[in-house]
Amino acid sequence: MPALEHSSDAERDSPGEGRLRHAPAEHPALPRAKVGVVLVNLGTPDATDYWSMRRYLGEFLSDRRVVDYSRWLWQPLLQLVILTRRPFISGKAYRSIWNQERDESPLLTITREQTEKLSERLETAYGDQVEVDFCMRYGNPSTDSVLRRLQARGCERILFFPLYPQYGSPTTATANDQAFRTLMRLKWQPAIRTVPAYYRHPAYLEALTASVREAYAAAESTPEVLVASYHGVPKRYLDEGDPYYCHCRQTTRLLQERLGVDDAAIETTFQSKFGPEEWVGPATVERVAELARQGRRHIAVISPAFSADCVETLEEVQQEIRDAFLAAGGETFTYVPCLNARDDHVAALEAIVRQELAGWL
Ligand SMILES: C=CC1=C(C)c2cc3[nH]c(cc4nc(cc5[nH]c(cc1n2)c(C)c5CCC(=O)O)C(CCC(=O)O)=C4C)c(C)c3C=C
Ligand SMILES: [Fe+2]
Ligand SMILES: [Fe+2]
Repeated sequence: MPALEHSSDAERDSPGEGRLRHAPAEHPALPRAKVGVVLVNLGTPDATDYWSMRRYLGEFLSDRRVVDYSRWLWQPLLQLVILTRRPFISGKAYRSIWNQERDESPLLTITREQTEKLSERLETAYGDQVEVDFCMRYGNPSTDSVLRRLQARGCERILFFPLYPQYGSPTTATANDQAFRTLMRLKWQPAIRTVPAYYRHPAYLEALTASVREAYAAAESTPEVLVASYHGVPKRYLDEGDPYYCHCRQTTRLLQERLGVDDAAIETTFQSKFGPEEWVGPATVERVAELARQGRRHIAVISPAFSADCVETLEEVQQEIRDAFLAAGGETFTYVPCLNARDDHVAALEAIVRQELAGWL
């Protein structure tokens, strides 16, 4: 009988009320229920050739959380125009930053490293009660495959952790949507919790602040301005209730407070504009050139919306945006790397996970 074979945690583990008194002797031994923790990032192409790029960008840009135009208008434009050209342009950008050793994108390499380090820490705290894994919203490893694998390993509860410090509908919301799409297809769903935005978590802010201090200490010339460059979104998303822009502004303010610098020494900008619509601004590429024209010779750029270095930081910030600053008369451009697998970052992720697991372990 399915009801007996699929015995619940309470029935297996606790004596007394929850136990099935009439369970047959041959009742199969089930593994002890565990808690799964899944780190989630945006995704990445499997390779940089035209078709791999087209498949990846097609999945990404067909997501209505990312581009929310009517399907009837957007799909012909996407399939017939954008996806004939963009895979070449983006493929070139990805090739310039590709991890040749592992033949994968840096975002994938770094996310795996974050997962391994977090897993070690959680194993120390909880032993084998917790399984840690990672997945991507687009491309591989897919959200569906990872959630199913964790469930097969006995995770009846899953903490789903989108690695975006600031909530954004094109990032956090679509990652969560994808997890729930898997749950919609399961007869026996695991219980699931999603981790909220963590841009104001003290441990995240401490790691961010330490990363700036370290980069400044190592810089050739002390930066006069720190440009906090976030991935942009269409301005309309903000008008329609997405708090992303406000979370970004607050992140800069909280970072400024911790660094103890005045308003002239730190700014918020937005990068990676896509399409003709108005996006939130100012645009990083324009602002850094303006700073150079205004006589700032030494600047630093940090990208607090990215938990791992990726094409948007390694190519766009460190190549395009740096070139724009230098071409306009700037002299030294200090890039503050993403928090990646730094110990203080993984410690912050652990602190957030422990907080969100309350009552589960
Ligand atoms: C088309 C609109 C886009 C919106 C809106 C958007 C929001 C958004 N994205 C991130 C984080 C990342 N984006 C990355 C790549 C990337 N983003 C877009 C488009 C939008 N993003 C494209 C087309 C691409 C692919 C690269 C390119 O062709 O330019 C990545 C990097 C992935 C990697 O593998 O390296 C990240 C991370 C945030 C935080 C955000 C706003 C909430
Ligand atoms: Fe993006
Ligand atoms: Fe970009």
